[in-house]
Amino acid sequence: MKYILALDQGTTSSRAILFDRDGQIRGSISKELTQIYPRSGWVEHDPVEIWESQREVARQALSQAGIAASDIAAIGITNQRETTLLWDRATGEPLHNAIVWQDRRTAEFCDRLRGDGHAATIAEKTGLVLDAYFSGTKLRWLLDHVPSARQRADRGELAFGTVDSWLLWNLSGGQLHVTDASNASRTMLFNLKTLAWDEELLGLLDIPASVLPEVQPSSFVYGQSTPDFLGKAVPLAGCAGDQHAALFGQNCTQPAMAKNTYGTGCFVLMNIGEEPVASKCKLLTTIACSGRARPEFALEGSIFTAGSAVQWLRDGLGIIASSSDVQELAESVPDCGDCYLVPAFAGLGAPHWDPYARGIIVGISGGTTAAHIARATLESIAFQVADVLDAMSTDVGSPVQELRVDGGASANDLLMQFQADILQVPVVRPQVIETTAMGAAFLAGLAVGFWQDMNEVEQIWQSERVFEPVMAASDVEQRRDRWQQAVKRSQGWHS
Ligand SMILES: Nc1ncnc2c1ncn2[C@@H]1O[C@H](COP(=O)(O)OP(=O)(O)O)[C@@H](O)[C@H]1O
Ligand SMILES: O=P(O)(O)OC[C@H](O)CO
Repeated sequence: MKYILALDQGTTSSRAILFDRDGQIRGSISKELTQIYPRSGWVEHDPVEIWESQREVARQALSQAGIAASDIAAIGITNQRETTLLWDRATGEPLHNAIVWQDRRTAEFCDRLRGDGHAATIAEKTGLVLDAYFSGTKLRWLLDHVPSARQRADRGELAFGTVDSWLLWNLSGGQLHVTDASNASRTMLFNLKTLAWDEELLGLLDIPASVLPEVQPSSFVYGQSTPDFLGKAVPLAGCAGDQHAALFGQNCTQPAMAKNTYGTGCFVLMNIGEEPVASKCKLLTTIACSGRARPEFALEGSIFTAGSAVQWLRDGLGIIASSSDVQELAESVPDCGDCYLVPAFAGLGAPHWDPYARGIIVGISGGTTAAHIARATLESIAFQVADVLDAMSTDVGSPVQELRVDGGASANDLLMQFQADILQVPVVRPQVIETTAMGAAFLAGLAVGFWQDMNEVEQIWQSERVFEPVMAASDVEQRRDRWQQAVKRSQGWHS
């Protein structure tokens, strides 16, 4: 068998990518996913659309490449994390739209938990900062607000899952109710030390254990897809949250190696080895996939708005026709004209964790143009990443040596150069920037022996371009200082 099929269910799209043994992409299809905004700060997805779009792109990827199911050695899944679903075990019907990771509806409940002194316990057990971002409070909201959900959950009739579980359930025709440790680690219900669901946290959030999926390693044969999915049963052999998959796909398997994925948000992860060391700088401790039964750990800085700010330039302001046009517009001015945009559209994530921050543009003068705003938007992405990497360097006691990059917006050379300048370290872009899907493919391929071991997969990763810093240190300091002033002005706006 010649290929691994990676299913990458992201926030804005469902993708299917075929990898051959050399890690080359042999087929790729993507379909945009509808974003549902029922109220300010709420974000939902239609679970049926998630599944059907993923099924459609998988089938199309095979037919476009002229590949049969019998050529596929295994399927690897990777997904937007934290997004929370609840469905009926008997019928497979969702009880509600999926509540997306960006959704802030449980922010006040999180404030109450914080006020009652639970933040430290949650951080110690889960490695997470108490925030509406994670699945636990979203699941509680569903149980409390969907009519009769709690009674049905107590009777064992309901299944909770993140997007990976939902896909595995559907791919297996309802046979599998399972997740992997990386996705479990984002629920705020999973204990990083015992690597199991935590009874005390289930009690605190009033979540019945009956709704929870089984937790398995990320590189593991979970089961088989139903024959009708691709025409023949295929092993479901890899599963990881998209950022964990990207860290693995970037070969950041040694301590201190870091990557950033520039997608809807930005997610900076640094491998920290075998111990789940706690952050002192409001970063998350999370799972790093290892290709073995026992996971390793990573520090993570989650930035909620990055590429989606570029989408806002396109859809909200209408100053570009497509996301990739932002580079040309931004390059048409030599600098940002002292204009700073803080894209706190959904609050600020790491290292600020302010759900009440909102977006601002400061420094507008009569001479400010759409080009300055486009440039400030790109720069805001790099400034946010630099804030997170500063926190990481403080936590591990040494500065990062290089940053590996991937995700849709890493194609933007202006952004990558500015990132290297602001960080003052090289930014390394690999030949395959679909690193998330590649990580999922590696996990699945290792589980079924398509690739024999880590040495084999490590040979596959190749650098495409290294962006070296060229900006003077004094300029970096001045620019970052202005950025920090802008961030302060964005905070605590929404009440
Ligand atoms: N050339 C580009 N410059 C800047 N941003 C871009 C560019 N191409 C895509 N993007 C942004 O990257 C995001 C898409 O990246 P992707 O990795 O597909 O995201 P996700 O996995 O979060 O759905 C979009 O938000 C888009 O606006
Ligand atoms: O869909 P992405 O690639 O923006 O990733 C979303 C993250 O997993 C959210 O934590």
